[in-house]
Amino acid sequence: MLLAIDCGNTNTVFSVWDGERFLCTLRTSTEHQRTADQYYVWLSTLLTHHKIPMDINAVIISTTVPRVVFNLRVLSDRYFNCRPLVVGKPECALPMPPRVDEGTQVGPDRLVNTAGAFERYGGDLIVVDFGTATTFDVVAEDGAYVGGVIAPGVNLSLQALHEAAAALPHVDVTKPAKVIGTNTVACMQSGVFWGYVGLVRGICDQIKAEYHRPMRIISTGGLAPLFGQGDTLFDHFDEFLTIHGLRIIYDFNRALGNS
Ligand SMILES: Nc1ncnc2c1ncn2[C@@H]1O[C@H](COP(=O)(O)OP(=O)(O)O)[C@@H](O)[C@H]1O
Ligand SMILES: CC(C)(COP(=O)(O)O)[C@@H](O)C(=O)NCCC(=O)O
Ligand SMILES: [K+]
Repeated sequence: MLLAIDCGNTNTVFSVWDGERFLCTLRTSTEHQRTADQYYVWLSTLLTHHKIPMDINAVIISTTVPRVVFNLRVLSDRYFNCRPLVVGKPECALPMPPRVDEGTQVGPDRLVNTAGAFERYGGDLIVVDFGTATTFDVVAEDGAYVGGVIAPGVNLSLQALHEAAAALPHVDVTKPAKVIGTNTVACMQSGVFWGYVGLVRGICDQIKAEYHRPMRIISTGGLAPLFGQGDTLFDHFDEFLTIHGLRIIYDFNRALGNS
């Protein structure tokens, strides 16, 4: 079985693929200090809880935090007796190489989203991933990542308001019923939520104008559901896009004999 690990700046998702489907998806906070032994205790406890056998014999990792790779490599080696494929490393091939400025290190999560989205939806896409940062990935007709946009994440924006202004509390993001807030918390939530709706719509419109071809918009990431309910921002919401992309890249490398 394949263990797919998607490590973002805030959360790390582990998912087990049995050759036909993902059996479970487990989430933990991203901490680069966490050791292989700690990962294993957590993982084996939850897999036992879900009655999933521990017969993992392949691992693929995508991470936006380079420092976590060491301990995840040890986890794969010590407990699953395999060498993991790490997206972005030379030994991990991509179905289609990105077309960006020379020397640019594209976030592995964005390359994985691109591969997953192209396989599911075809080309000419904008993938919007609401993680720590909100990223917009442009997927060309042939499935190549050809650039995009990086905007501050939703929670980062709320946190920045709280940290910079003495009178503003820490608040959680929600969709406010009205735009005009009648208390401080409602005003902050309105600013961030409706500000974000405008940001997403504006950026997607401008990308489409620059791209000169019809495009579809796919949303994913922890906070995507907040923006995907009952409005017209996205053509599809795909909660498991990154995990799906990891599986696609793993299969591609296996077919090449890389894993
Ligand atoms: N179900 C949820 N409800 C509310 N906030 C969430 C949920 N899932 C994730 N988040 C928050 O959304 C943000 C992005 O999460 P995530 O997609 O896991 O980010 P990353 O991939 O960068 O680690 C984080 O601030 C996280 O705390
Ligand atoms: C933009 C990101 C920080 C997003 O990370 P995330 O929100 O998923 O934790 C990550 O994709 C990254 O570090 N990218 C490197 C620069 C680039 O993609 O161009
Ligand atoms: K992201």
